[in-house]
Amino acid sequence: KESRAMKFQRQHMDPGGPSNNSNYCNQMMRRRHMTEGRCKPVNTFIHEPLVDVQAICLQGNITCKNGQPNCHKSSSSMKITDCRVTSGSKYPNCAYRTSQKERHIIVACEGNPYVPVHFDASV
Ligand SMILES: Nc1ncnc2c1ncn2[C@@H]1O[C@H](C(=O)NS(=O)(=O)C[C@H]2[C@@H](O)[C@H](n3ccc(=O)[nH]c3=O)O[C@@H]2CO)[C@@H](O)[C@H]1O
Repeated sequence: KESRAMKFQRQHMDPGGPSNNSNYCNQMMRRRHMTEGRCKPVNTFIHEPLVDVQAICLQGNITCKNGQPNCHKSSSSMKITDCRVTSGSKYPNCAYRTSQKERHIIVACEGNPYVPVHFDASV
């Protein structure tokens, strides 16, 4: 069974990116298995080293969207790509808009080791 930490990495980590092509999200959402059963509506890929994203968990606690207190915000902005399903997208042909951004990101951390398990938002 995939751990929550590994699921976070599968869904959100792409240190090698960003690639400036408009098909990035169409390709990556499939490759990382987020178009099975349904087209995941929104997903962010983070183009920073894993150790830098794991270090976010060492930042001060802030409240997550779901009210839990185990979220943390990156101290610096990070290179990300937001993937958002398009209005014309029809499962199983999931179609995405690719948007490259630089934002502070907010993740939820859990476990021992205390690592990212959920992408909460970018600001
Ligand atoms: N505090 C917590 N502590 C620990 N765990 C927590 C906590 N909170 C939730 N989980 C868990 O995480 C799991 C999960 O998949 N949550 S999810 O909201 O659906 C993820 C969102 C995110 O993937 C994506 N999104 C969204 C915005 C954006 O900019 N970029 C972007 O990528 O959209 C998704 C839906 O919004 C679930 O098991 C839940 O129980």
